Amino acid sequence: MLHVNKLSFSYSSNQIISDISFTAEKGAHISIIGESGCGKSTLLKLLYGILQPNTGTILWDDKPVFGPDFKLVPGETFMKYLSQDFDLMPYLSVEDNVSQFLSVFYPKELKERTDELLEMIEMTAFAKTKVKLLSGGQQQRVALARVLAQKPEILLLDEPFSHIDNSRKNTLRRNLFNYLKSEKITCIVASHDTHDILSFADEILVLKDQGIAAKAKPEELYNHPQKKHIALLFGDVNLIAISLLKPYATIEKSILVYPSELIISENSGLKVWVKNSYFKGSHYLIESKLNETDTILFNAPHALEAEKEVYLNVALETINTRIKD
Ligand SMILES: Nc1ncnc2c1ncn2[C@@H]1O[C@H](COP(=O)(O)OP(=O)(O)OP(=O)(O)O)[C@@H](O)[C@H]1O
Repeated sequence: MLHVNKLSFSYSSNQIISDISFTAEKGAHISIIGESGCGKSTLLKLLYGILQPNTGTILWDDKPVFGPDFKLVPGETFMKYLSQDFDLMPYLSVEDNVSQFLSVFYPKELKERTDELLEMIEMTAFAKTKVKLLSGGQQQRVALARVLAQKPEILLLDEPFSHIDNSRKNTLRRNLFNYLKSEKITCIVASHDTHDILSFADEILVLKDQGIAAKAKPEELYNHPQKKHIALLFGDVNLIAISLLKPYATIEKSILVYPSELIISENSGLKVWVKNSYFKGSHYLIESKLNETDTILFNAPHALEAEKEVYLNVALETINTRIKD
């Protein structure tokens, strides 16, 4: 189990992390999210021991992680870190990069393990290709296999699919995270990608203002986001006064409503005027105006004509859930 206890860190006088504590069970998948610059990469570097905390401790079971003030070469054998620069050997082939840390005394295992990892990252066809000839996305996949070959107990990933195109990303994401689960490898992933986060994380940790703004299961965080800045990490969201949705309500409160939760109605509900329709593949995102200043975003199965008057409703169940938040 990973124990992070009262961790604080600053770059010179710029405090990035203050008094952060959390734990991660063996085999757990924790996603770290937050606005750009909130300190996600910094936290991963602290966990790996590349940066020296000002205060606080990091323990994996009972083994401490030492920062650079106490260790000449940063990094622990039980932990691997995949940063945004991939740390590959450009003049070696893909398979040599992956197998570099495997024992040559067991050639059969070395070949089997290398083949298995190349298959997972869908790079078998490139086994003999020199890494320097690969695209950025292909190099990122090789870097993933390379850290996995070292059989870490805990894996720290910083934006692991940032260079990989959508067609590959989905399969790779499933292959990788299912593999980590089956091998009981704990992973801590810094990511902006809501698909990584919602489908695979056991828990999401939201960083804001140097601390942890929330730590919860994906369903809990998505359905009960508490704050608009948290909901916004999953995409667009509206903040709507309940009195506008249900004129008979006496409660003076606004609730967060995702565009997918607004239902178009024929003639009753929140009246808005369509401004723009944006094609999203499975639906259109409609930008509309509630009045001069307030914008409401909702989904529709097809594009709507500009200036068209539309009525919107929210299911009572959604309103009741959000009121309690
Ligand atoms: N080496 C450094 N020296 C000084 N300040 C730094 C250094 N690295 C990062 N910072 C600052 O620390 C803050 C946190 O950076 P960090 O890269 O951890 O954020 P992040 O949440 O990972 O951002 P992003 O989502 O954009 O990758 C930022 O304000 C950044 O400018």
